[in-house]
Amino acid sequence: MKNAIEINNLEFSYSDKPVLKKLNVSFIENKFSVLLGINGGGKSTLFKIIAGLLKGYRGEIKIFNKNMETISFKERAPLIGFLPQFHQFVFSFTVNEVLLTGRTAFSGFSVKDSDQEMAEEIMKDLSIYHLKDKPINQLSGGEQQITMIGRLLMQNPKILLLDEPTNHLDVYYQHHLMEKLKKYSTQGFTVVSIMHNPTLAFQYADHYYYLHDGHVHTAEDPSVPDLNLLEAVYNMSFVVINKNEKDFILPFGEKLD
Ligand SMILES: Nc1ncnc2c1ncn2[C@@H]1O[C@H](COP(=O)(O)OP(=O)(O)OP(=O)(O)O)[C@@H](O)[C@H]1O
Repeated sequence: MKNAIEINNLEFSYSDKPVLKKLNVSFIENKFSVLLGINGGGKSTLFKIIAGLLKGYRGEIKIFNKNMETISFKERAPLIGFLPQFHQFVFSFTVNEVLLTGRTAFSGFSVKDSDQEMAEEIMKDLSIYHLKDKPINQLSGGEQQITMIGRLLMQNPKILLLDEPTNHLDVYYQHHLMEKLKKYSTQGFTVVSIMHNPTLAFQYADHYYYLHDGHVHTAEDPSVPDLNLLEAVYNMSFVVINKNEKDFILPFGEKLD
């Protein structure tokens, strides 16, 4: 199994506040990996660094075994697509136009027939085709979120780096999207996603990582949910419920100390 992303001894501070402390982690190619952790733990900071949006870190980051510092801006687009936690829409582009902007790194500003065909396929796959001609700033939060994921797929990067992709989505769409992400990881994408819902994460992802106190922790086998780690990270108890021969991990709500 090859590493898509390998991070060694990563350190990062905002002013004098250390957030990432000699952090080590590797995310495996063509897997759906989830990063869990408490609010303010440093997950978005880690993703922004990997996406090349935050400088001033110490340590080593390799993307497909190539040092990130040697990867040019142009080389980055086909490698990493980043979905940030927050979106700002200044222009009232339609959903179709927003998706097409995902190709600008490749096609410039001229739209090819193949780009439009790709956009149509993605809109159908994500069930947003009916929104094709609607301005993005007139969509609901969930519809905007799915549109931005569609834009990322237009970029067609090897790694999808997603900061809370299920944000704003209703429960049906949360499961629908998780199924898609799982599918993408079997179709040549490496999916690495921050999530706040362990129950959902454990139903769909391949590998689990826990950011806690500036470090990323994993079970010896990252595909096995680690209840002890989970409880230590969130400082609360979890229970396992078995239904139809499947385990569901639910937060029990009881504080541990
Ligand atoms: N631009 C910034 N300047 C100063 N401090 C920041 C900045 N961005 C984040 N922080 C701080 O760094 C810490 C980590 O923030 P980060 O957004 O990475 O956490 P997170 O794990 O993604 O949180 P959440 O789950 O709430 O999104 C927090 O204490 C936050 O207040």
